[in-house]
Amino acid sequence: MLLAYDGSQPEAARLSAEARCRQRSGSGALGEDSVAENCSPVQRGGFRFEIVDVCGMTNFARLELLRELLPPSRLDQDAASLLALVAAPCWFVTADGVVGPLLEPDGSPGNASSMANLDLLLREVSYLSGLEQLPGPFEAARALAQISVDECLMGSEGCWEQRALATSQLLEEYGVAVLPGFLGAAGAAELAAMDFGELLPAAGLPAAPGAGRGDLAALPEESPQKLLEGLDCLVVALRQLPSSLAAARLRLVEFRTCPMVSAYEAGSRYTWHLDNGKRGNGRLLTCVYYLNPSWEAASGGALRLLERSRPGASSQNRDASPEDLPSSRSPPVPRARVLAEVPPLLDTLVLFWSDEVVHEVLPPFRMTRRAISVWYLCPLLGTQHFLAGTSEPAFGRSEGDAALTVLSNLSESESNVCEDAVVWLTSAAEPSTLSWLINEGGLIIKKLKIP
Ligand SMILES: O=C(O)CCC(=O)C(=O)O
Ligand SMILES: [Fe+2]
Repeated sequence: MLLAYDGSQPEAARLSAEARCRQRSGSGALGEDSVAENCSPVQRGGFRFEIVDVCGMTNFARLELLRELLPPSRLDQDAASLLALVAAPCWFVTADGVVGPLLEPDGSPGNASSMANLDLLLREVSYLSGLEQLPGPFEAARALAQISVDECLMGSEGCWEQRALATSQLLEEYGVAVLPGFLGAAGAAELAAMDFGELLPAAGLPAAPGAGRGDLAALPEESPQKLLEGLDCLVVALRQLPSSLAAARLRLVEFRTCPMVSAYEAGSRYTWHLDNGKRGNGRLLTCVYYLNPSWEAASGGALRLLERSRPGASSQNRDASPEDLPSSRSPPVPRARVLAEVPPLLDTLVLFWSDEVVHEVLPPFRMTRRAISVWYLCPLLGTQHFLAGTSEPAFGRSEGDAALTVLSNLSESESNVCEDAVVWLTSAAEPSTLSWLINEGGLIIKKLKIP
């Protein structure tokens, strides 16, 4: 979420944090309960900002205060972000006028007396200061249309090849593809009605990525079979496309993660991150399928996707991973541009490259936002999910067959760069098939001297 001055109130934007604190607590112009209780100017990592505790203020008074801090254009345009900000008990306000919610490291709303979250706050401030947003609802709709597979292609039966072609073009151009109406009404209704059992704070799940997430999640006992079948069909069709970058990247994919169900309650969010920033957990292709009937833009909760940095450009979105937090001496994160914001509407599938596309989940307003996420795994991108036991074979294969297929498709140089994965795959493959591999000259097996 970003609510920033657009320059139309330069005199207000230039007020120092202290001056604004003094002004606000001194004047009481907004009435008794509208005076922010606690403002503490903070200087860190080249940023100066103040923390504003609005906990004791009514929503109306918070809105009044925002009206003071933000230009009218932002107040009109970004209703969902505004409402989520109103709901947060603490804000940060930078000297140049960026206003955002203060969060704890787990993504939950922060409180002004806790300084433990200063690094997260600093990261958030740098990110928000460098973020170039879509200018308005019209551009947002156009941006979404640009990265979406045509709904006509999604409607008809048996057209995986055409869908895959469109998906592959979008993945190549943007690193992202949005497929509305992925399963059709019946399949979607079936998934939306599934009971996935108890969900727990996601930060406790094995191999949970990055910090700054406030969702509840689970790896459910009952598998969303319809979705997995659809995803596997799409990935198979992608891999069969001639001279497609997606096909090339998916060549060694035989496993995916166990499906994860997530719920973001009103006000919770997942701050910006890459799903495989360090290329250690094996995730290659992120697939998120939404379960929320009749979701509107005003309900918040969009998946915000950032543009990939162009080769040679100095702005490096991919380096802006939360796993590489800026130290207090490092320069602010360079400008990043919003590619699109996807409302989490039932039956919408979003695909993107896990190691390339920075994204964040914006807080939903009032409603709970549900989704199922699956990541297709490539052994060249890490072993974490294989070792943690949170992977499963794709395409209806057995684990042994899937492992054997990966081993047989690995070139010698590839096997050299993923020895840990080769060890795991070798242990997962059937011993009889391994001796076949040796007999047929399977380089990898010989190289690792596995009997
Ligand atoms: O639910 C979404 O839209 C994305 C969630 C996400 O980014 C993640 O779980 O890594
Ligand atoms: Fe993610």
